[in-house]
Amino acid sequence: MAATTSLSRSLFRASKSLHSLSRSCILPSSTLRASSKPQFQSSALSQLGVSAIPAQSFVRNYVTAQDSQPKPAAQSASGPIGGPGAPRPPKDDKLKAWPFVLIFLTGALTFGYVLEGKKDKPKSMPAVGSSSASQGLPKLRDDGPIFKPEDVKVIFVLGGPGVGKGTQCAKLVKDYQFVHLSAGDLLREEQSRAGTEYGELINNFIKEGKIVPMEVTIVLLENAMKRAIDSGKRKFLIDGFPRQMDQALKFEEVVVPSQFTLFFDCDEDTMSQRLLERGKTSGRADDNPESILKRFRTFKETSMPVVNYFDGQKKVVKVDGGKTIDSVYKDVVAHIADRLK
Ligand SMILES: Nc1ncnc2c1ncn2[C@@H]1O[C@H](COP(=O)(O)OP(=O)(O)OP(=O)(O)O)[C@@H](O)[C@H]1O
Ligand SMILES: O=c1ccn([C@@H]2O[C@H](COP(=O)(O)O)[C@@H](O)[C@H]2O)c(=O)[nH]1
Repeated sequence: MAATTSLSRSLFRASKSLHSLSRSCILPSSTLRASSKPQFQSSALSQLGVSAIPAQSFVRNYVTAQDSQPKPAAQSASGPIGGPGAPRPPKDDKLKAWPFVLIFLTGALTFGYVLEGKKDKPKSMPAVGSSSASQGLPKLRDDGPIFKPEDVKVIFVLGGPGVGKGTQCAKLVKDYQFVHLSAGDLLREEQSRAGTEYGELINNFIKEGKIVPMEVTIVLLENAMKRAIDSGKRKFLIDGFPRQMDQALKFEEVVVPSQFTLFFDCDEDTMSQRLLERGKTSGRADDNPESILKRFRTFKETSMPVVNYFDGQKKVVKVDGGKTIDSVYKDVVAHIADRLK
């Protein structure tokens, strides 16, 4: 709806511009050449996805074409032309021409607009920080998953804050050559990337233990997956994601359905101790008692429904995360060995 409104606004402005051009086209060519301003309003053009340059060159071509035409009688310097007996063009000839100019320009603009739309449009979602993502959140595609589950394997790794997801993923990467993508790490990286427009937003959500809007996280994940796939990888551990139902549904809809979810279970006291210990050196804005409480709450209220949802599809492998690092890992391998190849 908003896009339609903005397009109609652009068309209205462009038609105004066209109107003024068509008026200018019936001015003597010297008037056009003398003008330092393009005869199109470039803002209207850019909104249509057409730069001012083609418009200017159109004007230039039009002027050149005008110059190469036989001079109308009234403008010629020589001969009796223009004299009383000279043939005169009908008075309203120029006025008759402008609807054709208008039709031609509208066609050219529409063609340019379509071309422009196709030229640079990525087949995937826009990169976070790209100009196409500059208004609000990145827009997610809605044309089905970009990867096939036969080609790209995704295991979601979930569990409470500090349960040991990252620690276990690192071990699986070493032994089974997974690509480990931590949604939290990708968000922190984006937050500190120079020029990002999402830094403040991400920072606020993380500090409050809340879930960053899925548009940002899914784009970051998809971009990271594409980079890995380009270098020949196809097995992914997606750690700390999906944390909310909308993320789970959307990721499977537009990126790829997951194979299963590895879920680490543990009591809050144990997780809290681990996080406070980690907080002594991690430098993380959320490894403090206040944020930890908020993260626990978000986990129970928002992330557990995701685990339950996949459990309902018999796609959850649950492992006790309260044991030592090595015992947990042994359990992981025992539970999913047949699926790790
Ligand atoms: N089984 C374990 N026993 C004791 N300490 C552990 C165990 N697993 C991980 N840790 C330690 O607990 C801390 C948190 O672990 P880790 O970063 O892997 O958790 P996480 O689930 O990825 O956390 P977050 O959700 O906050 O990213 C780390 O300091 C890690 O070394
Ligand atoms: O999908 C996600 C994953 C994470 N977040 C935010 O990041 C922090 C930290 O995540 P860790 O996995 O513990 O590194 C988390 O509390 C959320 O605020 C997110 O929004 N979406």
